[in-house]
Amino acid sequence: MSRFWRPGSERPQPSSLSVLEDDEPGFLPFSTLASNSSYGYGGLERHRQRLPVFKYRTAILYLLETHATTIIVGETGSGKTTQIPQYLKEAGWADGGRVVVCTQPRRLAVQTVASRVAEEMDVKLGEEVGYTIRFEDLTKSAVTRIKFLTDGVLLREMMDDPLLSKYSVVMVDEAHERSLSTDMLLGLLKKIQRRRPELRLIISSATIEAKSIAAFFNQSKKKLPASRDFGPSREPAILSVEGRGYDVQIHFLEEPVSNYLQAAVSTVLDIHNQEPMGDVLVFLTGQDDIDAAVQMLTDEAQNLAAHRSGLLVLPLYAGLSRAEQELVFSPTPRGKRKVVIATNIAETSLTLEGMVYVVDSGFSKQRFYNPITDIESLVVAPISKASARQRAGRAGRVRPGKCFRLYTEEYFESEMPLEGIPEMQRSNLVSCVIQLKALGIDNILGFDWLASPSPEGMIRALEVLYSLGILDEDSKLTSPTGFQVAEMPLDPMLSRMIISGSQFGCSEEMIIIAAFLSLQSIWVIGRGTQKELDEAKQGFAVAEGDHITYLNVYKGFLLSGKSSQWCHKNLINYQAMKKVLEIREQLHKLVQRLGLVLKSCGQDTQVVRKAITSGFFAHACRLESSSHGGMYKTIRTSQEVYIHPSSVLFRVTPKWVVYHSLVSTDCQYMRNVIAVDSSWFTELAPHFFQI
Ligand SMILES: Nc1ncnc2c1ncn2[C@@H]1O[C@H](COP(=O)(O)OP(=O)(O)OP(=O)(O)O)[C@@H](O)[C@H]1O
Repeated sequence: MSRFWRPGSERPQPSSLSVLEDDEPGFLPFSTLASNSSYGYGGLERHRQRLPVFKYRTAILYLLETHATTIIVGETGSGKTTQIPQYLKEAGWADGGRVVVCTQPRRLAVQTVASRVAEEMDVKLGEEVGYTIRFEDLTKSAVTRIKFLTDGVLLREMMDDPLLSKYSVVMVDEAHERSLSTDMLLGLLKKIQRRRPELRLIISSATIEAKSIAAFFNQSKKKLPASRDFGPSREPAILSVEGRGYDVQIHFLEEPVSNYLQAAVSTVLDIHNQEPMGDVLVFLTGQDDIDAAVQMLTDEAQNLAAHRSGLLVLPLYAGLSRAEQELVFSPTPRGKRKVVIATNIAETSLTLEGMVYVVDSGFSKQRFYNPITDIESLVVAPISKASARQRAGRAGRVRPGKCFRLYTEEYFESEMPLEGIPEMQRSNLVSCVIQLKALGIDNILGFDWLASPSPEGMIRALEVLYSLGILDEDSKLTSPTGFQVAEMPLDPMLSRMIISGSQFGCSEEMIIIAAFLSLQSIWVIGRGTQKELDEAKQGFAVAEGDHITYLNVYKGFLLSGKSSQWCHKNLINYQAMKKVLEIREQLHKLVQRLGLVLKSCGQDTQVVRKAITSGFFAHACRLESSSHGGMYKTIRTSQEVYIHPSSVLFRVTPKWVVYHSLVSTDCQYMRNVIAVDSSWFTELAPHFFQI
């Protein structure tokens, strides 16, 4: 491999773990000793004390007492996420019914980190340590003292409790990701701190620009009352945690490659042939190239002599079922080498125990919204240095590791941007606007943003919300519709569709459809051939479109007695169907709580499509040409779009359609499409469509 690779000049940081002796005496401030893991009796406790962050325990607790905001920067794997919440609890920050809360940008990280902390504390997950992600709450309000959640869920919690009064400390982890929710959260937390000086804030990451975050928290638009000057310092403290888990050797390519997918597959095979045992984590961009790489490696493994193969290749992306994701975390069978091929959902906070090697393609799929065309696309784009360091940091967590970067060191040093563009500046802002409005922030452009959103994006969002009847002419939430939409943890268009369903007598159907649309796919991809999958779909497909097809799948599933065999036979993902049931149940309760009418329309598919149109009229398209799955143009901006081959309408091409979302590859594809009648547009949204 040395012919192909050049070691990076970046010096590995001194390894804190290797300088401590196994039996080095440590400060043991609490008595829980874990005996339930491979670390052996007391092993987890010793492991905790060897993490770099442990030396900073006293400093962290001191800074928290004396500063309203503390920014903690420490290498990946140094123990920020799993240890700091435990230190806070041990120091009493979760006494008296208070809760320490830690946010993550991704659901998978929330789940895995919470379960690790529960294991370290030797408690049952969901009791003293719990987590909440959208549609899943594993906490008990009277018992849970450390809670992990996504930043989006914490924003939602603010609607019921604007000052987050039950939390003593909010730790915003992986803040470098600059997700839309993280940015909103930081602005709102700054506001809350003015009203609740006792609230403490920790902002942490391995790769954050601490000074600019500190400057943001330091500047105040309003002068604070004099009486508050006796509290903790308003000036944020910055703490740098030195040292990392284990060394990670970085290798760069000597020459750039044109096909990162092929290069990733060859690198895995080289590692398998030449490097000592240890699992491999490969970062690619999305389901398509991950499935292709899994296939290529599985074929290669079959070509190798059976005794030499030993490769266990697994995909990891957001659309997989819980069971499929769990496979990735289960121990690697003896004599095997696990190869996990992941999107950037594995980029931050995750520890996969056997991982020794990381292969970084240098790309990820990123969301880019164009407010002029109103099209949001997922585009394959180069990652930032911050992401590259996070990816490398997935190795070296439980033993030394190596990271193979599929790009040159020159590119890394001189062309790769330091940080990514904040999501705020490249996303559709509809949900963000509605959430801020619901929190009483009327002057959204004047909000204290960490990075200002574009005025065009903001105007477009206000326009869409106005057209959906969610905002009034004064740009305030309408009552009751606007407030109801804000309460729903869904895209506002889906929420609007459910509210219309309640008015049209088909809210039961709308809830089921919303549950299906909240998942990436319910079909089992990769087991049968594409032809088998198409045939399975045809069993449920109708010319009215995908949403009605989902209703048929749902009915079939109930008729089968919610049978997993039935799912297997029809190439339907059983775990996904269980999730549909769960989400439906939660939306059902929510709709009841909001006082909306719950009613089914039976077989009347027209009323169902009308209710969908009343939420999604802005996604109306007209057929321009029937060739190649039908070329359509959006009514709004005359963009060329096509029906996605996965849609049941791919070969039907009705004259008028409404789509749920667009994906862009070589062109813009509509996913989840229904056939509609053009007269509905003026009937349902006369303010939006001129005849
Ligand atoms: N699920 C797990 N299984 C085994 N070890 C784990 C697990 N989770 C954490 N660890 C151990 O604890 C260490 C600290 O992990 P932690 O997530 O707290 O670090 P971090 O500083 O937050 O890293 P990052 O910035 O990458 O999120 C890891 O390096 C690893 O040694």
